[in-house]
Amino acid sequence: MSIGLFGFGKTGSVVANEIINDKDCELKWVMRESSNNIGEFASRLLGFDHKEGKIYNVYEVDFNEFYKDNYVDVIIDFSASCAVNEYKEAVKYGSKIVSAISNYEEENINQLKQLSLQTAVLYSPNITIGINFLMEASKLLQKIAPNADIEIIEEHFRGKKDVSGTALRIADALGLDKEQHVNSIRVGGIIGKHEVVFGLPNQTIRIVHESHNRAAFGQGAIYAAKWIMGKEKGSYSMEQALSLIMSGSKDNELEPTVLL
Ligand SMILES: NC(=O)c1ccc[n+]([C@@H]2O[C@H](COP(=O)([O-])OP(=O)(O)OC[C@H]3O[C@@H](n4cnc5c(N)ncnc54)[C@H](O)[C@@H]3O)[C@@H](O)[C@H]2O)c1
Ligand SMILES: O=C(O)C1=N[C@H](C(=O)O)CCC1
Repeated sequence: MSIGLFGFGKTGSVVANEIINDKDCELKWVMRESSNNIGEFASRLLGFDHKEGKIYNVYEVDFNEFYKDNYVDVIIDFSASCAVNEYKEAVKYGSKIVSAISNYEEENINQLKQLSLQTAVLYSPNITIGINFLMEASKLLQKIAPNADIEIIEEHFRGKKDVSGTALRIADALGLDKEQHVNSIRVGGIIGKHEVVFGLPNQTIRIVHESHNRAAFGQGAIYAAKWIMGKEKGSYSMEQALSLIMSGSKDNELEPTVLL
């Protein structure tokens, strides 16, 4: 499977490493906004011996022409909300899209939805496998204990400006007011932690998911990319990509490496 990657920052560079390490994937190119390392290969920067993942600058590429010669099976996006404008031409050639942008501007999410009329698009504000388990477990617990007080706590690195898209999605799934029940903490270098607290009169239940390494996002994105390869045009979620696994069917177990 050939992959084009948007974003080579804190997360994109770790995702690139995971893609290069995956025997079923080839990282064809990387698109970034900054002017660092343009023309170099992501593989070399990450310590591999071979050349894979040539780095391009978004401002130097003519996107009307680029995809003719640089087709990829799947584009994975860990860059910014507006980047959707830069790959709308790619879907004309059949590329599928996995977007991991955590918080979309309304205009851009509408553009992404438009693309799903032409190709398969999977969008997830938190593409780790584990957070989807937290989401399902929380919905189940809410059903069992409908009178519990519920609060969502999200913790991220100091520089993260936006409220966690994942926390907002959990609030939605549990029917909670986002303004009232999402609590944000920004300290140090926390990569991503989400906790759902269920308060009962004499006891508390907490469901916690924490990403210890950004490789968790890469593994989730690769899982999503492999899954979407078999899909027709349309809009998909990570919950859908994991539904067979979450059904508990023995035939659909995750490869152990995905959760390591
Ligand atoms: N869904 C998830 O699980 C998940 C996990 C981690 C990060 N994210 C999201 O991924 C995005 C990037 O996060 P980060 O921490 O790596 O940020 P970062 O600032 O470290 O890196 C952003 C990268 O995107 C590039 N970029 C910016 N605008 C671009 C554009 N228009 N076209 C192409 N490249 C562009 C920058 O050059 C940089 O390489 C954010 O939206 C973040 O919330 C999502
Ligand atoms: O910006 C990040 O880094 C992350 N954002 C997500 C969110 O906003 O929910 C979660 C994963 C990391």
